[in-house]
Amino acid sequence: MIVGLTGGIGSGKSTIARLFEEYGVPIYIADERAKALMQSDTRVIDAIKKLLGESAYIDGNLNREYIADKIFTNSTTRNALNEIVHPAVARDFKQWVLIRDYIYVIKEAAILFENGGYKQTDFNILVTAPRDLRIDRVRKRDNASISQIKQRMDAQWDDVKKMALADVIIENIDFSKTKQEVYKIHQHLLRRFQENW
Ligand SMILES: Nc1ncnc2c1ncn2[C@@H]1O[C@H](COP(=O)(O)OP(=O)(O)OP(=O)(O)O)[C@@H](O)[C@H]1O
Repeated sequence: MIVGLTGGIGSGKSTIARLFEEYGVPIYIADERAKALMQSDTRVIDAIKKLLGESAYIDGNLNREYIADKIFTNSTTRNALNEIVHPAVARDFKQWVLIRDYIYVIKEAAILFENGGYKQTDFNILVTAPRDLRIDRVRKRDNASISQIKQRMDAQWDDVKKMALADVIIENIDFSKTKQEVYKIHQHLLRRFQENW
């Protein structure tokens, strides 16, 4: 069974994925795999160069700054890039999931609802936190400017829209409470999916 784990920038998805991992749940990190495929899958590379120009790569390496600048200022380009990368990630995930030997797996993705990825999952967890707290976390983590962070936030759906599609919401403010929530959800998922195992 496939569990989607999503949330806006700085909400704490990766932190929460690591908590599930401690219980032995296999985790697929879609954003990391997307970056890897953008670097290694020739079909993806060719399509990106066609969309963004040769400058998207420098000496065969992804030009992250150039790409970020293009996609966060133009939603049409962002959607076009997603349409290139999303099918490649979906194929990669299909291969990955085949050899996982556990009652359920987690697919962690920043944009699970925005790109329809949630239609392939059996259960969806949404991580939320107040906007100012998220900005503060990302500022500390990435040394990014507030305007850069806000630009990235505005490229994602707001929480209210995501809540409608989530099966459960983790409000990730107090870490010890989050840990308790993760334990409860994990137990729930084991019970719920055991019979399909
Ligand atoms: N409950 C918490 N209390 C304190 N710090 C936290 C908490 N949850 C996450 N953090 C910190 O906030 C930062 C952002 O968390 P994390 O990287 O897990 O978010 P994310 O949702 O995966 O973000 P992104 O979409 O940008 O990758 C990290 O530095 C993390 O250690």
